[in-house]
Amino acid sequence: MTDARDDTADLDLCAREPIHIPGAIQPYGVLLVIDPGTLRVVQASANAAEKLGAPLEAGTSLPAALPALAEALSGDAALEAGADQQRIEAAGRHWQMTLHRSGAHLVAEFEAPPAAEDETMDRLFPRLRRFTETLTDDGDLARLTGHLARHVRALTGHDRALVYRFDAEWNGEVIAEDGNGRLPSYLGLRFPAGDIPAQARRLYRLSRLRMIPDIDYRPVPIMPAIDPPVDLSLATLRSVSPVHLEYMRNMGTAASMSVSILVAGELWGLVACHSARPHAVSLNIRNACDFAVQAAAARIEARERSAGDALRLRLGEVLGRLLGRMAAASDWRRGLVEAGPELLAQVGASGAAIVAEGSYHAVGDAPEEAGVRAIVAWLEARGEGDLYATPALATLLPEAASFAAVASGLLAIRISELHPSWLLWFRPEVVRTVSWGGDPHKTVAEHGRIHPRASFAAWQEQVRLTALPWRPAEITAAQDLRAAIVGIVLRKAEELAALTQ
Ligand SMILES: CCC1=C(C)C2=CC3=N/C(=C\c4[nH]c(/C=C5\NC(=O)C(C)=C5CC)c(C)c4CCC(=O)O)C(CCC(=O)O)=C3CCN2C1=O
Repeated sequence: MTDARDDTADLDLCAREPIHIPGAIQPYGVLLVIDPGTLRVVQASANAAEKLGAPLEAGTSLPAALPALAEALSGDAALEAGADQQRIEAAGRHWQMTLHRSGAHLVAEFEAPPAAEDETMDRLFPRLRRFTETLTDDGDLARLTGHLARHVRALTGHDRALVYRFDAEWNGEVIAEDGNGRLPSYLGLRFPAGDIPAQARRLYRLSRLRMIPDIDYRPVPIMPAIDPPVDLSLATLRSVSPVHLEYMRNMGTAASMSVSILVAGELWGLVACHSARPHAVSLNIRNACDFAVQAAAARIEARERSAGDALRLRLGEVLGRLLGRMAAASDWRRGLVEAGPELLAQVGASGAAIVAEGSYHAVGDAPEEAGVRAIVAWLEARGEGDLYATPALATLLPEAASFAAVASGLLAIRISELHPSWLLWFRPEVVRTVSWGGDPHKTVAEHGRIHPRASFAAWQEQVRLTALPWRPAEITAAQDLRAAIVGIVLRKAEELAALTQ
């Protein structure tokens, strides 16, 4: 029975799928789990013995079965095992071996080296150098990510390469794309957070590169099963969640490769490549793509840092002028109200209100006093801390819909510990139309399992009751002003106490 649900509660089910311990690999390579102390096999993928030309049951001694591998593993670098890559000989042929540690074990993955000579690193290097030279342009983000999509697709030969950027809620938008027309364009489309659930995002921060050469692969079990199972988070060959394979089938893609874009250590986005037919990419080309993506990520990080620095500098100057106005005024509230435009500029707001038990001041575009006091009562009832921010107040406080035009965004700081006294900033509703890749609210439950939506055709949604989001630097500026106000209130209280002694 299929029922298309509109709730997303089932998506939590997705986020609980243990994708890091599938107990199987994709068949484009071989995997061994090794005890680094004894150099004995703990587990082997079911295709290992045949591919590597040696018996590899659990307990097999590698020095006896695969002397070249044992030799490679005895090197310090290997046992230190970051992700170490070496070429070794086995079964009369060369293999590219990638090593990493997983708990107490060493995991060794083997792939056949590329046949094509133009995929050697010395042939790839000039292309990488030319790409990194384009990063020095003072181009905008669209130009930089457009370069990146074109360069990665030229390296991998997929039908489409796109740059996918996460927003604060982990929804994502396709901000750049390069394709040969075989697959539909997704440029400008948004996809819901549930399409890449939290445990997948966590994994993609740890393991930057993933490849699925053919979604119709038959998983190769890793034998014998052990408890606890070996964590394959860092294994390139890790078998992929069946729900994602179904997602790709629904998307009309038979192969994929994705590279995480890490900015300041966080998952900023992905470069995702797709092909309509099975398509594999050699380890050398994958390494070249990873290098290019991280070079672009470093450029993005530098751009974001300098933009943040400029905003923090500007907001710091505004704060300085505000403090001067408060210090010069007989009452700091009066000083803030008289500094009107500066008060709004402090966080990029269009209105503000200062509310205490006996007083009320409004600046710019703010709701009526009753509406503001309803917000304060709601903040107090929620037991909010010293600062609260939301871009969509009415989705949390329904009565705020009546003044969403001026106050959809709320940034509030508590300015007294003794009684309900708040400084609130407001931002107006920004009505916008978002194009999703398919209806983001639809998940399909069948036989108790969640299935990805079947359509990714552009699906328009009008977003209401929402303002532009508060940026980290604006939140920090609000905190800085709060600290200054609390300091002034404290000093005035001490002066008053001294006078009355
Ligand atoms: C067009 C923009 C775009 C999107 C939105 C997208 C989605 C995407 N989902 C990925 C992974 C997963 N999605 C899911 C789950 C879901 N996807 C859904 O649509 C739904 C409803 C679920 C929960 C059931 C899971 C479990 C995984 C982990 C798979 C694994 O690595 O084992 C992955 C990562 C898989 C990979 O990197 O190979 C992607 C990247 C591909 N991709 C895109 O190019």
